[in-house]
Amino acid sequence: MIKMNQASLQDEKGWEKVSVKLPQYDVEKVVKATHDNPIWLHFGAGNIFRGFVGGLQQNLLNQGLCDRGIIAAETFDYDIVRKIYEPYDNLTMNITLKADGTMSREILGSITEAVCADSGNAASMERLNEIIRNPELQMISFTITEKGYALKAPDGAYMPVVLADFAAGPGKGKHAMSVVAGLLYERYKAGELPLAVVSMDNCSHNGEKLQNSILTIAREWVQNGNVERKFLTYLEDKSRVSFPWSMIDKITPRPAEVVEKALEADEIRDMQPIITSRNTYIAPFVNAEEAQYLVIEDQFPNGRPALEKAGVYMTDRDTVNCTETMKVTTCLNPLHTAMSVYGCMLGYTLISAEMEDEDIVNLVKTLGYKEGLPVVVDPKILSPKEFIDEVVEKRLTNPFMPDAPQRIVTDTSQKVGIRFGETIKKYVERGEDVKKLNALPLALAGWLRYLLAVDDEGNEIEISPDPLKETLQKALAGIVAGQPESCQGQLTDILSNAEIFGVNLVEIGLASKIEQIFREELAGNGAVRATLRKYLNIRFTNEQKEINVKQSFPSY
Ligand SMILES: NC(=O)c1ccc[n+]([C@@H]2O[C@H](COP(=O)([O-])OP(=O)(O)OC[C@H]3O[C@@H](n4cnc5c(N)ncnc54)[C@H](O)[C@@H]3O)[C@@H](O)[C@H]2O)c1
Ligand SMILES: O=P(O)(O)OC[C@@H](O)[C@@H](O)[C@H](O)[C@H](O)CO
Repeated sequence: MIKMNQASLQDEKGWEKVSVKLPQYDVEKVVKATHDNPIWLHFGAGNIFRGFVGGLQQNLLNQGLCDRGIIAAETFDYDIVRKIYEPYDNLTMNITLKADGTMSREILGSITEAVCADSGNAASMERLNEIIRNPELQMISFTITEKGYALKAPDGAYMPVVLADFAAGPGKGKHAMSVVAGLLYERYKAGELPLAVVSMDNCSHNGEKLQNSILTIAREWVQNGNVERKFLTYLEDKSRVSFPWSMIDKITPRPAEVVEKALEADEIRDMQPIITSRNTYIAPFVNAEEAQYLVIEDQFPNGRPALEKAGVYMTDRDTVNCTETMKVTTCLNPLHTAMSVYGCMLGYTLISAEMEDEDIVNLVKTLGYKEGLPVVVDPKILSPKEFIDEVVEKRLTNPFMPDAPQRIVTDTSQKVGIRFGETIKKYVERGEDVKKLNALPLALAGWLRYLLAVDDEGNEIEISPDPLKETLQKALAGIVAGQPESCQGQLTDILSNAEIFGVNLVEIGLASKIEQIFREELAGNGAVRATLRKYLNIRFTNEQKEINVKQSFPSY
């Protein structure tokens, strides 16, 4: 039996026997150097950070192109640090699930420390202050989910926690954005030191979103007399504090039992996943696909690791924006969300299994090739057509990826505006009739139908966590699956909420089609599938794919 920790890294033969690659550098030395002189602090100690971002830094450390690792900070779910980082000396087992069925295993030592950013814990906060004051610190980065940046509730009012943070001032904040604004104030006081503040979350214009939230908090603090106005000048000066935009892509499912069992079979100890009290699905290992893309705006006022040597595209803002728009609004995430809401209703628990269902494949292809591609902006560094081909033909179909629609539908209310709203807006801007769209309204109607928590066989299903779950289910009250007549105008208010959909769907004339689809999906057992078939009566073969796209949307 072997257990992943600092001591067992010495047992090279033991790890070789179970096909686990080890860091090619002196981990203890890197841990100490990073502790004493940090260059990179990351917020959101979850799966994609550990596997993807941690993997990039390990690559640089292995190549001898860097001598320090990354420090993880957690503002939201302290169990991650206590149960998954500390017992394994902050090491991660990174598992790559390849499409040919092979699995590669590597221990990452590049994440060297984990700190709970808990304003109630003086020692942790002092450690974070020490890190942020380090003149050599180059960046703080984030994978805290879309909702981590939001200061307001969907009704447009500031959340109570944010109002409390406005009043409390720096160092006492509870919301992730207030914690970070407080730390930036420390760096300002330490000599207005330069820093890049980099969001790596899946939200459009992620850097701008992060910047707006930090600036809003700082302005409130200035107004309340908590901080001096010059702090705001510091934050607004991009030669000192930059908020680069980024696009991140690597399908990183929740830790899977099949991987746990494979590790157990090789007598690797204590690798069980946990679900924390804050609903993070996490394990000592991270499992993910092989494909990965990271594109970052190259604005780093205090320098940066040579990320391009680890395969990261370092580029200008426009290119990031186009790649991000391509991925998040057209070529990957909309397909993911649409197939997942339908997958949950059609009884699937595996994405690759859904890709054997002709109706779901039709939905995915219509959404991507027919309704998305015609309005996508070509980022040039990646071809949208090739990107979507890879997603549809290689990535979603990988039978060894244990990804579940139930993971992907988490927080859908936070994502529909970006994943579907942006494309709908483009049709509106072009003056095209949005009623000719089928997959986009199907995706939105399907999501509302999913929220009724009844599958296509009439069985109850569990709805994945979502900050608007209760509000939306309340708004849908009275609607009963199997009774189309129970839908009596309840959708109008929801569909006119531009905060959710990115656009007022009633105003642009798409709400009636969504409501019609939704009602048809209420018609009884099997109605969800029948409705999908009705609206997607186009069949794609490889040869037809191009022809269909060109014929239906000549602008493509
Ligand atoms: N998993 C993927 O396939 C993938 C791929 C590309 C991008 N991403 C981006 O990364 C994000 C995280 O994905 P993950 O797989 O690491 O998820 P995860 O569940 O493993 O981790 C989520 C992290 O966000 C933190 N968090 C959650 N809600 C928060 C809040 N309100 N405030 C502050 N922190 C909060 C959690 O504590 C945790 O550290 C996604 O939301 C997405 O934006 C994920
Ligand atoms: O991570 P989320 O919750 O924003 O979205 C769920 C998935 O669509 C997403 O994680 C994808 O797997 C990822 O965007 C692929 O790069």
